[in-house]
Order: sequence, then structure tokens, then C-alpha cells
Amino acid sequence: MSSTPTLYPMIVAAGRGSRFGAQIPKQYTQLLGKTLLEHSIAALAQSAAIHECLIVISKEDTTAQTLDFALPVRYTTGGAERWQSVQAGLTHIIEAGAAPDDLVLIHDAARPAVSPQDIEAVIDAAHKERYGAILAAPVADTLKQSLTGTPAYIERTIERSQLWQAYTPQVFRIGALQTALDYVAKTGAHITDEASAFESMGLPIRLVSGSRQNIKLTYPEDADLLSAILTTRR
Ligand SMILES: Nc1ccn([C@@H]2O[C@H](COP(=O)(O)OP(=O)(O)OP(=O)(O)O)[C@@H](O)[C@H]2O)c(=O)n1
Ligand SMILES: C[C@](O)(CO)[C@H](O)COP(=O)(O)O
Repeated sequence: MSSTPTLYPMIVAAGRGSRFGAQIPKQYTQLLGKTLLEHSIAALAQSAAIHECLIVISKEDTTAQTLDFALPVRYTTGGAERWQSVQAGLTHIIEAGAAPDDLVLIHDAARPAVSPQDIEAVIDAAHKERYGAILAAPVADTLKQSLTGTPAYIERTIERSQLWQAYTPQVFRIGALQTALDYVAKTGAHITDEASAFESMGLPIRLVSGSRQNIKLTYPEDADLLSAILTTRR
């Protein structure tokens, strides 16, 4: 394992934002006068460990290259699923010369409120791991599982003492992530984060407890909450 692995940051911004329901992809929604994508890159720029970023965009995207980012950026085209966008970004990074033991940091464009402290905590943790680490937060609410059917009724409560909600950044060894995503492609597994690819291979990924303010803009009501959080960062 290299003594000083290089860190390759990537932001995934090739989604449609269908649950947000705007006319434009949610990464271009304005909060406090800037797009979500500009906010998320500015958040990465606050980390002393990050000096540039690869942005993964959809092939129809004509907006990203008109924006003003806080970091030097490069672009590559994403895929239909989020993991395929990550895989495309990984291929770009490997073709640019990354070594298998180097690290890739993957962050959602939809998470603009990640703190520099949390970014550095998950990077530090990944440096100590064979495979990687992710930001997450212990589940704080009582979780219910519903019966099938409408209206929804409770079937049972899920014991939550070992439950976490996963965030980004997620940071992995590049060679191991490439193998894990190839495994996902071969098995056709449906995954919503890269840690799941390692789990499907029985490989350990470290959980790093982070701020619950690192929310993802998913539904319309998330916009006011994120604007309030970002206002406190000014
Ligand atoms: N094919 C995809 C799907 C998602 N993403 C990115 O992954 C992040 C988290 O995904 P999500 O919140 O699900 O975004 P969308 O897929 O755009 O939202 P939705 O599922 O509501 O359509 C977002 O920054 C999104 O742009 C991506 O790069 N490529
Ligand atoms: C990667 C992620 O943000 C961790 O919570 C989440 O899995 C993205 O899921 P989505 O369904 O693509 O929003």
C-alpha cells in the first residue's frame, strides 16, 4: 500500500432530481443565490485536502460549464444509475493515472452542507483502511416498517441501536472500488451507494459519524432546511 496515496475528488451531478420535481435538474436549483452544485464544490474547497474536482454530468448537461466554481474542475459523462456515474468518473480518474491504492472521494452534488471537519474525518479514516470509509449518522428516530397496501399501517418497529443513515463523501481505494463496481455490473445488484458494492462482496467499510446537517436535497421541503443551514455558514 503506497505510503502517500493521492486523493482524487469526484462530485456526481448527472441525476434528474425527479423527486424534487423542478423543471431543471435539482443540482442547478438556486439556494442563497448560487446553484446546489456551486455550493457543494465550495464545501469541498474548504477542505485543505482538496484542490480540484472531477464533476460527473449528464450527456445533455449544458449548464455546468457556465458556472463559477471554487475549485479547478474537469468533466466526464455519467450514466443512467448513480453507481454508473461513479463508475464513469472512476474510469476517467484511472485513465488520468491513478494507482490502485490511491483514494477516490465521491460526493453528491445534492449535499451542499457537508462541513470541512467531516470531509477531513472521512479522508483520514479512509487512509487507515484497506477498502474505505463513509460519513454517516446514527438513526435518531424510531423506525417503522409498514405492511403492504394503502393506507400504510405499521407492521413492526425496527431495532435501531446499530442503524446508521449513510451520507457522502464516501472514500475508497481506487482499485478495490473498480473491482466492487465491476462485481455490481456483473451481478446486476441494485445499489444506491458505493459502500453497498463492498458489502455485496463481504468487504468491510468504516462508518465515520458526521453532522446531521449534511442532508441531501431530495424533496421540495429540503430546500428551505438547506438554505437555513447554509445561512448559518456565512
Ligand atoms: N444517474 C445518476 C443519478 C444520480 N446522480 C447524482 O447522485 C446524487 C444523489 O442522487 P439523488 O439524490 O438520487 O439524485 P437524483 O437521482 O437526481 O434524484 P432522483 O432520484 O429524485 O431523480 C445527486 O447529486 C445526483 O446528481 C448521478 O450523478 N447520476
Ligand atoms: C449516496 C447517498 O447519498 C447515501 O445516502 C444515497 O444513497 C443516494 O441515494 P439516491 O437514491 O441516489 O438519492
